[in-house]
Amino acid sequence: MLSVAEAFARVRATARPLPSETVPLPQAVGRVLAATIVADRDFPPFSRVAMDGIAVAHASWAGGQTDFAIEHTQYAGAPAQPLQNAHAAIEVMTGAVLPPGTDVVVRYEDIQLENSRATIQIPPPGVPGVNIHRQAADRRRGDVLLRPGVRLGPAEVAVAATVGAAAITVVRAPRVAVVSTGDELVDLDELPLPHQIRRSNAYALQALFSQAGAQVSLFHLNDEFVVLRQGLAGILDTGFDAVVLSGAVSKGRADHLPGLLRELGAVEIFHEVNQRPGKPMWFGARATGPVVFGLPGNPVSTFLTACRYVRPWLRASQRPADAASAAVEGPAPAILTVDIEFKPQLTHFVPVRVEVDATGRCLATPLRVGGSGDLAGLLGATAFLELPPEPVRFAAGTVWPAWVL
Ligand SMILES: Nc1nc2c(c(=O)[nH]1)N[C@H]1C(S)=C(S)[C@@H](COP(=O)(O)OP(=O)(O)OC[C@H]3O[C@@H](n4cnc5c(N)ncnc54)[C@H](O)[C@@H]3O)O[C@H]1N2
Ligand code: MOO
Repeated sequence: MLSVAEAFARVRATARPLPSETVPLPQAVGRVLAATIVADRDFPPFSRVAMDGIAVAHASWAGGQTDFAIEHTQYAGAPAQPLQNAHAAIEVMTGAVLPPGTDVVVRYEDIQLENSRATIQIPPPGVPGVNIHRQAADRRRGDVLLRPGVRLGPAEVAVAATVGAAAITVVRAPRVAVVSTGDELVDLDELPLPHQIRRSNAYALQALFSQAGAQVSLFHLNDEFVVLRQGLAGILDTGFDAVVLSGAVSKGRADHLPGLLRELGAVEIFHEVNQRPGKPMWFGARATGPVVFGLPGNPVSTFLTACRYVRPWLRASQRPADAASAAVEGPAPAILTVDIEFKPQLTHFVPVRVEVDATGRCLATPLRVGGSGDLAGLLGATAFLELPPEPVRFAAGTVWPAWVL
């Protein structure tokens, strides 16, 4: 049976960079940048007063002068008004342009002000420049600030705003259809009969993929073959980048999907992976159309296989072709805190809570999950460990790859 690494490599190989689009900056948060953002001015663009107080010539103060007549006040937002007399001072406000002729700012806390005169009450610093945010101290005009491939978080939005990027070129969000299947499933606004359950997987997948930058549409199809075929054919033709199905991929009499998908022109790339949970997973693609993930329906299986395969695929397809690095985010090493025994020769995905101890080590403690149907068992999980088919015993203190949930 296919290993997890081989299955993932086959999934990864189908991810193509999506085209870009231009959106207003406020809508760009969470999206992946597809352009280079360059500083249009120095950062800061002028020498900026960093404290409220007075600005003087350092040479005068260092020469022994402590008493200064105030010429005028320089407010933030006003054009710079230079110092006329090198032995005078200008009152300055944080954010103002540093008046030419001055090169040091003394805080209100360190002076006494009376009748338009200031007496400085602290000794002069050895060098000028104190309490001044010098022009170009942080970045120079023309410097590259953001490169293609960066996911735009609040800090990136601030930098884009400061260079006036009112509209910003980002990778188009992957369009994903999440399709739940099964006659036992009802939607949230319906009251389940005793033999029914609510379709939680669809909402788990929608949440996961939205967080990964996708635009998600939800569908539900019943198990009846004709309904399933018609519904699925329509979804496959609707222009989605990925179709993610949960359920009906195993060996049950109503598990029609693998056969039907083939019939509808989705070529099987694999069916079954050497893993638990999630062994019955199906993956395929249409020559001109979406990739199709058939995730096993048990909720923990659906969740973990979505994290292990679909989410990295979404991230890879949002990486611009000219992105600085071709790497896809991978797992981080974590230390197992208890002994685990797992006999089947399968890769074992183990939901864990990862905590950082006082020395900075990442400690992974397995949660009590009562099998792949126990979706409430995932509450409190922050990651899952990927334990290889061998050995049978995994000792406390050993280090394993952890995928963040
Ligand atoms: N004879 C065998 N039976 C099973 C095997 C096997 O190898 N041989 N594999 C088992 C494993 S492992 C899994 S996982 C499940 C996967 O089966 P399916 O993908 O066909 O999923 P279903 O049978 O449709 O559903 C399984 C389970 O999950 C519930 N479910 C499905 N969709 C949702 C949803 N959207 N929200 C909430 N819950 C959902 C469904 O009601 C079932 O209880 O097969 C084993 N059987
Ligand atoms: O693999 Mo199933 O996904 O164990 O429950």
